[in-house]
Amino acid sequence: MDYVSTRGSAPSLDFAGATLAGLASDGGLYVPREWPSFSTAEIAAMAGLPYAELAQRIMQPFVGDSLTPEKLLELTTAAYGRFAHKAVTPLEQFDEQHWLLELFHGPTLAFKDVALQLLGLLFEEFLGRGDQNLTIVGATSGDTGSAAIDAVAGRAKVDIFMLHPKGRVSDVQRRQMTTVLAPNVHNIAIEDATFDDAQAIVKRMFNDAAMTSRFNIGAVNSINWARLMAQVVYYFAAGLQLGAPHRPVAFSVPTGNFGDVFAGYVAAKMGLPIAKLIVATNVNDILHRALSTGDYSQGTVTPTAAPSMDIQVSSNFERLLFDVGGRDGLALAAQMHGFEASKAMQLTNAQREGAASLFASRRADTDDMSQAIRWAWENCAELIDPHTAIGLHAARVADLPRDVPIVTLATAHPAKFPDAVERATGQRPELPARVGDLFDREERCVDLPGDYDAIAEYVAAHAVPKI
Ligand SMILES: Cc1ncc(COP(=O)(O)O)c(C=O)c1O
Ligand SMILES: N[C@@H](CCOP(=O)(O)O)C(=O)O
Repeated sequence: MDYVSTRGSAPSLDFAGATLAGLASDGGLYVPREWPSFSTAEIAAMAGLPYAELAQRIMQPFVGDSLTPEKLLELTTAAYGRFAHKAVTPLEQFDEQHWLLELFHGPTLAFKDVALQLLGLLFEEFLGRGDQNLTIVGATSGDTGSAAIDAVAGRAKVDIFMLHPKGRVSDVQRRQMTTVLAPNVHNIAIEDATFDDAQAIVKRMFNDAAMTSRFNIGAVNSINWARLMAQVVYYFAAGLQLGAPHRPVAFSVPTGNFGDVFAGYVAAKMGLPIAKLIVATNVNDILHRALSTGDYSQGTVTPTAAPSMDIQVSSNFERLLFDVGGRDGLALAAQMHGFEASKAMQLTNAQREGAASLFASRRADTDDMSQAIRWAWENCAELIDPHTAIGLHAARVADLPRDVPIVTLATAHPAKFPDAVERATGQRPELPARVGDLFDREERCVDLPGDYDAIAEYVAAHAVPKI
């Protein structure tokens, strides 16, 4: 399998190359040249497989010759062996139509662990084959940061610089990053910034020759294809439990950077029957506007109780626009450059129509979110986090036939956002024992202004140059 850039001019790479490269050199995102697909019989034969084996089967076509099936299975077994639930991503029934896919049983309590536990091992495997090291530069609105840090802390040949918008992540999220004191971990809180600012700085660094000539810059954000690939697996896991491939299932996905829901799109391309992918946003609703009216224009980011989704530039939307718009990389590059310059863009008819067949979208405000948390508590005795609640709200107002099961992706553990959960239910969720004494640990983090040069200078001063 080889990978091409959504902007049409970067060299194509194999899976190992795309994993280490992160962002393509033309500013685009890597996608597989074509979608592998499974027959109905092949999908049916996956029912009941342990998660690590299912993951190997689903991912092998993407990995190609970069890893043998035995090696990939060894890595998935190690990655998912760290999860606190045997099923890895268990499915809970809410009522006749609604299900919750719990993606927060990993070490840092959010869905990011599903991909990042594997990505840490992939880095180690691929870097071990040569003599390069990797300088990971990432942006986080809270969850990617802790999951990536957990996955690479203390590993040889890797340094990680994680940028978060100062004051815009929850206390639990911040401490999950800043209390990891391994020498290869560097936390940077950016003053007066949003996640979008942090993400723009990261992308700029990938295309800054002064940095890329000295350092192998790598990505842990969902711009890295390997992140999305690993997330495809749980769509299959849930679908198979609910009757796939013989019965279509819908998914409601709390969305910010469009990575998680794009993984659902990939699952559909691979043959999983998906009735609808519901894109659930908070009031930072660029994706809801784009999908419902074609208007992809960057609004101001409003801080919400679901801070991980306070995003107004959704990286992975570019992957969808590329695929549904006819895979014309040069045309998309022009469209994306226009967006970067003007902060606004209209989807083409082909892009709108291509997206409309599978995607629907809903926007939830603070009241919708709180009501969904309360509904889950009062009707199902489940505490759910604000991001999951936005997905659940969207699922409950989606206009789908009663016989289509709707799976809401539960993307974070409620204890990551205890204040919002307590406000809605009067119950304060407790941190699971596996995160230990988080509030007693020492923190380490530097504050920097939201200025590209200051951050590049800091990275350059602390990173290990290319070997
Ligand atoms: C808890 C949580 N839910 C939902 C999302 C949105 O996922 P995505 O950015 O893949 O759309 C994020 C962050 O990305 C998150 O951390
Ligand atoms: N919500 C994310 C934002 C980064 O998204 P990513 O999926 O591209 O890494 C976070 O928690 O950091």
